[in-house]
Amino acid sequence: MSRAAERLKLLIHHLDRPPAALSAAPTSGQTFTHSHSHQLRYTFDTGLLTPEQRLSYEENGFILIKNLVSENDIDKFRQEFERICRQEVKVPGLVVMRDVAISKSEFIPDQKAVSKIQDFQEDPELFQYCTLPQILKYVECFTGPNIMAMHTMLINKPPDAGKKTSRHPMHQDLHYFSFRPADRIVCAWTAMEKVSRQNGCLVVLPGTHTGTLQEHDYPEWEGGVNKMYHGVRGYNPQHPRVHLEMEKGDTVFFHPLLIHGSGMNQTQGFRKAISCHYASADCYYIDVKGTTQENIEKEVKEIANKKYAMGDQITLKDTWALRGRLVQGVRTSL
Ligand SMILES: CCCCCCCCCCCCCCCCC(=O)SCCNC(=O)CCNC(=O)[C@H](O)C(C)(C)COP(=O)(O)OP(=O)(O)OC[C@H]1O[C@@H](n2cnc3c(N)ncnc32)[C@H](O)[C@@H]1OP(=O)(O)O
Ligand SMILES: Nc1ncnc2c1ncn2[C@@H]1O[C@H](COP(=O)(O)OP(=O)(O)OP(=O)(O)O)[C@@H](O)[C@H]1O
Ligand SMILES: O=C(O)CCC(=O)C(=O)O
Ligand SMILES: [Fe+2]
Ligand SMILES: [Mg+2]
Repeated sequence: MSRAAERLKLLIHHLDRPPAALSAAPTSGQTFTHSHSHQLRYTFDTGLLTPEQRLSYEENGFILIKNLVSENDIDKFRQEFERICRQEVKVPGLVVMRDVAISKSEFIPDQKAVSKIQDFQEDPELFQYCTLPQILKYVECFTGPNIMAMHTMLINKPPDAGKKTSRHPMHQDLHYFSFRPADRIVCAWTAMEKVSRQNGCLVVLPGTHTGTLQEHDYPEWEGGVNKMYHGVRGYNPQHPRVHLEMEKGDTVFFHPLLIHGSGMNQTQGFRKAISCHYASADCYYIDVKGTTQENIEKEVKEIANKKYAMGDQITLKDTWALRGRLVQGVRTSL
């Protein structure tokens, strides 16, 4: 068993005991009642998750499901990604990112230049990932029945060029989102091949989803940081970390407040993963003016402007409303 799997087993075992909040000493004058149902704020009972799985997500903010996506589907996604890199297909709205360490080098029309593609909602082949029934069944446990696919990515983490720029700093995805409530948002992230500590697997801080949205900014990394790779300012480095080592097809679902990142890719291969952020269509947009999210709104506006000449009127909210796609139920609000 891998170290990550052992750690997960320990965590699940730990959940046999009441969650920390329940075992805390009652404050003076209060009677302490033991109520499990009252405790489940992050998940719905659709008959899919076992009580252990629900408790695990409630307490840790993520759940790993092994072998959820077939090899055949993943191979199709990989082939489409390669076609996009070779510029054989053109996808409207797609954002292509190259690692900052190689962005100034000569253009190579190959996957070697591409570290991430975002917003593939107009690519029918890749968007199939977001509509896979076995994924949506899990998503529904967190969002409820009306489901929007809000953000799509295929991450092709390159071999580190020697400057550690292949790392993704510790962050909360909610920093990028201008819709709420956070508890009705979930990310599905599927390994397209074996991901390990060597090639830069996800690293999560279990339980941090119960906190609030932290201030994010560029980390002070000597070798440079990729565009928009903001990190949590001053998270507790002592907090226990879990490395999510996964096999091809394994899928992790995680809460948008869960602090996570990924380590550097110390192999010669490109570590691939595909992901989608889902939200309940019943969520509502917020104005991020005057919040810690102003800095990311500014950057997204600049990119949207450059890409679509949108003018200054565009807000973070508009960029999300344009990209979101209904995948189940009714488009009620988003
Ligand atoms: C309908 C509106 C849509 C608007 C789209 C907005 C984008 C979406 C953002 C939403 C984020 C949600 C994410 C949630 C999950 C968390 C994350 O994933 S965080 C990290 C996300 N990263 C990004 O979103 C980066 C998006 N990438 C880009 O926008 C582009 O790839 C780019 C970095 C702007 C570069 O694109 P492009 O302009 O086509 O590239 P060049 O012409 O080659 O370079 C221009 C300029 O930029 C420098 N550069 C290139 N790559 C990088 C890089 N990785 N990091 C930093 N800088 C980079 C390059 O060197 C050039 O610089 P110069 O000084 O002008 O020469
Ligand atoms: N100086 C830093 N500031 C913020 N985040 C960091 C820093 N260094 C690493 N990280 C982040 O911490 C996480 C783990 O990084 P790291 O590369 O150290 O892990 P690892 O290689 O998986 O672990 P180890 O080196 O212990 O085997 C990643 O998300 C990475 O981006
Ligand atoms: O695949 C990875 O390295 C993690 C990326 C990530 O967390 C993100 O883009 O939000
Ligand atoms: Fe993330
Ligand atoms: Mg390391």
